[in-house]
Amino acid sequence: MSDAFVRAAEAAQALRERAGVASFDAAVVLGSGWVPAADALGTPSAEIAVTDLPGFAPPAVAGHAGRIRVVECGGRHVLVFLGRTHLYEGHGTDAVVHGVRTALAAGVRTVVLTNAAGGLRPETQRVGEPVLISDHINLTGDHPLTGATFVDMSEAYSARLRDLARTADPSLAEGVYAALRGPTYETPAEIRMLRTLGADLVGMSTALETIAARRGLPDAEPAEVLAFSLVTNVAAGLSDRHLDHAEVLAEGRAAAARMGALLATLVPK
Ligand SMILES: Nc1nc2[nH]c(I)nc2c(=O)[nH]1
Repeated sequence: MSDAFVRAAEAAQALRERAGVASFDAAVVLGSGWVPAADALGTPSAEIAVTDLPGFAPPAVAGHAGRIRVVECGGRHVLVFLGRTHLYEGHGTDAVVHGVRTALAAGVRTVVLTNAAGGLRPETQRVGEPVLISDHINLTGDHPLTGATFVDMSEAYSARLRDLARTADPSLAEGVYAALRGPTYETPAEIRMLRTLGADLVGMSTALETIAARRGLPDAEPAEVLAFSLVTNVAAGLSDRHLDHAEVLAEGRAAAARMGALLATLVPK
């Protein structure tokens, strides 16, 4: 078994012991600035800094380590990841997907990923709007898997869970998420390329985590994946405004409470 899978098993065991839970049912990964969404998922019975668990990368900002909340939501044991490791932090793809692999090793078979993203369709999207991810285009130039384990990605984002999401919120739009490495935002020419490629959203996370979830582990079945983007800015060149990361985070926080209500109805299913 690869070192990355061994580290995930070790982190899962440490998590089970710290949380006093033998097996978990679902994991929710929340992008930065999303604590209000986490609050809607329930009162945590435990909250663990990822730096206290094996295999997690150091925080991008000193003193702001990612945290994992253990909550019970609809009778299910749920891991809520506050923050994630991004590829642009330079720790490699295993670090980016370690949280998802740890969740799989801890028994999780439903993974909900959320992110903040740029919108490529200002003609139909509104900033502050959550969008259901229907598929992704991995343009990071990287990949978390090696070896001859071939993974079917024809339904990377669960049709069953997407139906449940649309039933819970019929106003939800859907879109294709383009994952780029970052840390730069795109040039206007790159945004025009992404629109031509059929992308509707652009961000710097999610796709590699989805790939890891759909591969599963040597001793864990693949997880179903549901993912949402929160459009927090119009992508470069599509409006006359420059990208300001502080504004972007403010939009995310404003809408996170609404997303929390949506997640709270979906996670128990
Ligand atoms: N690549 C990329 N990532 C993003 N994250 C957010 I929030 N907005 C963007 C964006 O416009 N481009």
